[in-house]
Amino acid sequence: MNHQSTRVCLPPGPRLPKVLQGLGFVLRRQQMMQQLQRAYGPSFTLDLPLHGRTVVISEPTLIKQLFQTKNDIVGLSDFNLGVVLGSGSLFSLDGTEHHRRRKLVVPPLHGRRLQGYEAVVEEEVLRETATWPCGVEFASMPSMTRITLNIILRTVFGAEGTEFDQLRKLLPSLVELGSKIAGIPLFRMNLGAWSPGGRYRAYRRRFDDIVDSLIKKALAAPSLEDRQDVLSLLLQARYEDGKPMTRQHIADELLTLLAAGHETTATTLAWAFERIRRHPTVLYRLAGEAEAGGSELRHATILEVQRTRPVIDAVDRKVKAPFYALGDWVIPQGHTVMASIDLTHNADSVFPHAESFDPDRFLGVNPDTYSWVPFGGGTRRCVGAAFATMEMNVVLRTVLREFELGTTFAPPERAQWRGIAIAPGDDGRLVAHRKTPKRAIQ
Ligand code: HEM
Repeated sequence: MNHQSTRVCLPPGPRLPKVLQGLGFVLRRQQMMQQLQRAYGPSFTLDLPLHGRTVVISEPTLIKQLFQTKNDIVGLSDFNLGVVLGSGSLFSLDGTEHHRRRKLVVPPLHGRRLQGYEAVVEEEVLRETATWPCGVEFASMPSMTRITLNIILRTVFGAEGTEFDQLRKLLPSLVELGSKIAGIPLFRMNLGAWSPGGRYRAYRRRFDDIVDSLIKKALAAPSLEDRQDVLSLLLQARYEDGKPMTRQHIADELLTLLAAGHETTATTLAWAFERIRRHPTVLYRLAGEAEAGGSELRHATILEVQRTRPVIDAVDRKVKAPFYALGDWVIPQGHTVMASIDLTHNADSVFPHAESFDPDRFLGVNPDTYSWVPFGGGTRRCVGAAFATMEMNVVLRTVLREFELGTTFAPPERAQWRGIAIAPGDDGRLVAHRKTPKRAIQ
């Protein structure tokens, strides 16, 4: 593009002061974005504190172009979890470094490796559901959070015994505090032991010590090659130049996989229960399918839950080149481009009758890569997408096999932002009646 002759051309947007736009974005994000889409169309420009000028897009053609654009033109947004996860986290890396790291992290989370993790998922579901009250309504979210945390600790960290118990206690507080201070530079500063930044550093030191002890144990194991956990695979992985990942980078990456992977999956599962309880026919068919050993409708239901209730509602990129031509728009360097997952998934032009929860729309159909985007896309697409899908499938399969779930006429639970993910406001209330006798789990 000729820079001299380039004219900036941004989609229209509200003229409210930046602070007010920011307040709306933090407090009533979903409603604000939907109103702006109605007022300005599928693309509009916001001016937000910290993000700056932000072009929001929601048409699959533009999302496709964004996700296919080279990294030196649009890259990592400044506003990401990397600031609290460490310089060795995938969230902190861009360009060649990011590409090299993904080549090491993706294989342990894909393909046949995942089948090996299914038994762990089923075991954790049976252990947790053994405590479920029979026929009494309860919140599914805390239960799903315990399940997904244990799964990641066992399959990713390879933790057991003392380290497993220590991490189970430490990680929820560490991740919660990290997500709260990530967006506020002042809070991240170490202003003493009681300041948020100081407390985060203390948690992080404890985390690094535990990971250090896990690494020592894995390296001392008689057969590191036979271990299946992601930590052991990362210890053996080599970059193209033959170098291993440093211990600090391994610790950063494990924390990243946990922070990005456990709450998002737990929240999607809580939404799944929230949705299917309000759609008795779908629930009835799912239960029949699980008993008969099928999976097609369950798979379609997971896709539809993620379409109608995406737990991450947008992904950001920052313009690195002097100008970026995206469709008809010309966006200057330093601006943010935000692909709105929520607006795309809820557009009738993209998904007919988008409002309705209809898993049949995905029966036997693979969703389009640039219309169905709960895992983002392009070079930064979620590395845990296949892992999360396997997890959600096995959790739902096991619950549907073991329990009869109660339906409800209650209105839908409202979406509520919880720092990382957008969760059902009442934590996905559930009523379950056991169909089969409890199974003993060690
Ligand atoms: C339903 C569950 C999940 C959802 C909805 C989800 C969603 C996302 C989204 C939207 C992104 C940003 C993608 C982009 O910028 O284009 C992302 C990135 C990421 N996710 Fe997930 N995720 C889930 C589960 C997981 C799991 C289970 C793991 C790990 C085991 C994981 C690890 C990551 C990592 C490491 C990144 C950063 C990738 C990079 O920057 O290259 N996620 N995820």
